[in-house]
Amino acid sequence: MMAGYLQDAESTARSKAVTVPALLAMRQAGEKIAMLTCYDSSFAALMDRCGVDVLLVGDSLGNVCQGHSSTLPVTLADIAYHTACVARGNQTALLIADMPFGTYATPQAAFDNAVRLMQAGAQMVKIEGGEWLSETVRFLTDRAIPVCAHLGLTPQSVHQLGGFKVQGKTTEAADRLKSDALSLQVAGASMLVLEAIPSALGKEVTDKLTIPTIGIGAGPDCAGQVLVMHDMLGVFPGRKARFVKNFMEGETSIDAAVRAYIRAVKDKSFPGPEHCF
Ligand SMILES: Nc1nc(=O)c2c([nH]1)NC[C@@H]1CN(c3ccc(C(=O)N[C@@H](CCC(=O)O)C(=O)O)cc3)CN21
Ligand SMILES: CC(C)C(=O)C(=O)O
Ligand SMILES: [Mg+2]
Repeated sequence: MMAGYLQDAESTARSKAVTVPALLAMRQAGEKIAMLTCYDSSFAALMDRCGVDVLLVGDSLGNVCQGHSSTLPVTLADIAYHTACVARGNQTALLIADMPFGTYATPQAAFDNAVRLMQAGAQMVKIEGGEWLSETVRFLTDRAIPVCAHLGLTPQSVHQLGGFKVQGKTTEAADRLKSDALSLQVAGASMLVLEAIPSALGKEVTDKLTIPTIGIGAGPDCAGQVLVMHDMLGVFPGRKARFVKNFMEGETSIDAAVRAYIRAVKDKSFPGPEHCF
């Protein structure tokens, strides 16, 4: 619920909450889905008021809030805390929480941990990985927990990937990613994040699936786009990935920058070729 003192804020708010079926309908209607990461109540209220469709409590909070160089140190308690904060500021955006590294190794562990995030206010959980997660996706969705899958550059696997590198570049890797995506959809995933893959592969995966695909460095043909809030506001001091655009440039408020991001996603002017692989 929204705190009383926030209710007077200028609002162009949606009258209806964004739901899982509504996101599917947006994909079918060809309306691009605008998603941003969010970590606290004030930014949640701002983003929701601006019309962001989906808020993600990303484990990128390990980098942008905690100052770590990877997402591996982030705990379930960290994500549960930030999810509860975001839930209090949000009214109508769909709220997704990342499951941290090591918290979904088995279907039962994934369920127990996802329950904590749903009780903190998440409406969907996100997990990184391919076909090996199919059983987990089925286990969660059978128990009323919507799942977003995440393929391509999966930052929790940084030590296996050997760095934050573009994925799916060889024919074998691209074929593997496409079959992983289909397995996850068949297992019941409601959405799929695609990170740092060639644009052509982003389009192929999107065309192959019926669920919405959300790209971050996956080209302009995904059903939606996501960026880390600190990247799109130009406040993250670390290395800037190719897919990042600073939407504060040319704007004079955070509100205007968030609106510019949503507009650019909806009118398909973001991502441009300079943000793609
Ligand atoms: N602030 C922030 N933004 C993010 O997007 C993000 C995080 N943190 N933390 C977790 C992961 C890490 N991510 C990253 C980090 C670096 C690159 C990067 O520098 N990629 C190179 C690709 C190099 C290649 O060509 O293979 C690039 O040029 O974009 C990509 C994703 C995405 N996630
Ligand atoms: C960048 C998005 C997709 C993410 O997983 C995160 O912010 O943790
Ligand atoms: Mg993440």
